[in-house]
Amino acid sequence: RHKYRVSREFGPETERSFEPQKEGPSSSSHSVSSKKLQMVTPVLPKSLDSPVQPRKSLDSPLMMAEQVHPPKSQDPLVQTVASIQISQSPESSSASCGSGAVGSLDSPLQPWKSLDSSLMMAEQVQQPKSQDSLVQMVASMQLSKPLDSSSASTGSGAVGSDLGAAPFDICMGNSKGIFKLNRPLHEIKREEKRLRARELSNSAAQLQHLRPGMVLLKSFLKPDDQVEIIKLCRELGVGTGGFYQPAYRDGGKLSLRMMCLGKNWDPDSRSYGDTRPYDGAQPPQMPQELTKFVEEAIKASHDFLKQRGKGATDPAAELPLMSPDICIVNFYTTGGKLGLHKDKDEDKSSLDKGLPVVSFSLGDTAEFLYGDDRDVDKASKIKLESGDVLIFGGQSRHIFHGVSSIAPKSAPLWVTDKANLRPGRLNLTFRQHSAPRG
Ligand SMILES: O=C(O)CCC(=O)C(=O)O
Ligand SMILES: [Fe+2]
Repeated sequence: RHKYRVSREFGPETERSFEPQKEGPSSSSHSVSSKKLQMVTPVLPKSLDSPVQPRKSLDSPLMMAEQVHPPKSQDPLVQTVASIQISQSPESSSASCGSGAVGSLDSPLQPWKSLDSSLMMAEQVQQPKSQDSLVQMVASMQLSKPLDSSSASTGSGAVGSDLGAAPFDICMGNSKGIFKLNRPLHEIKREEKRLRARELSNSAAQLQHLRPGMVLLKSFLKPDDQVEIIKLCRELGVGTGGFYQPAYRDGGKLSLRMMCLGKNWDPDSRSYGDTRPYDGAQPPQMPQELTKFVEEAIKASHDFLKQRGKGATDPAAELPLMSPDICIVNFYTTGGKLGLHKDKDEDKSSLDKGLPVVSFSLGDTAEFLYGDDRDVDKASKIKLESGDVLIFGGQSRHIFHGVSSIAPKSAPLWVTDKANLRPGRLNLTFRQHSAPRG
């Protein structure tokens, strides 16, 4: 189906960009405009009137394939490692802080490759060559949590760079203070004051019409909602079907942790399925709480478009209604990136109708790129800060988009303090797999 490859970058190991796009440019004929209309809706839905304040930055897209350490089948020692890995699967529910599996997550930013013609540029793959490194692998597995073997039916094409690793916890441990940042009290107070001042002002939310079918709702998610969403993702993320680091058969890894809700989306085959090839796990169901936020966001966009068009146009014609049944949840560490790509693996009925993608950003700020071509230089850039909701559907459903960088330490303090989110960015993109008939 799709000829693109999502290259999502995570961690310092490798880099990937997308496969060459065999198809032509996006169906949207609108050129990317850097001009943004900023309007404040007079009548804001409840969740709009509390401003959130983030601070962040943006980036450009490339798929950075990390090095994977794929066990080489002909090596008996590696086979042993592989079989140990396969016999383990993530333990369910309430893991606290991920144990050893996350040590290098916040390591140095990766070199950012600019996509020339949209190839996935795999950098060197470091295969474990020495016995020492294998021993290290085994040792680190032994340190990880015991895993339930029920979902270990790894399909033949299963890929994933961390099969058998401890569940990835997007939140920092409460008990071990190792990840806890101790904010000076005066800093926290200052931020709270700023937040209160914002809440009092009327300019809480800004709705930006980026291009036909594309709307950015700044600070749409209230602080408490953000904390709720983070906690929900954290809980699901450490359970069965939770966060993992996807990889390709050829060894490239996505530079992020991913979890799917509703249906699994597999980056290697670029298709949806009921279970994921990585470990055979079924994705968690889509929580109702999330659906509610998505519907509110679309409704707010419609109100905004109506107001903008002075009621002359039907907002649903520009941005169709959507009832999400799938969600891809990505966690980017501060070195994370995602190459320019189109979201086009949903059912044709959904794509043809332009049912929108609704994207929530939480934690650190991302530089988000979008445009009609897979060309970083031509792409428009926006900042996606904690609480922002971006919607692209209708004529913009087929835009190229990606994340070029994550701004370190840009998350609002209350996100890190209240939700204990680990440094990095949580992103949820909601979609509807098939459009209803008629
Ligand atoms: O992280 C983002 O903002 C974009 C994610 C995305 O494009 C995807 O998951 O397909
Ligand atoms: Fe996408």
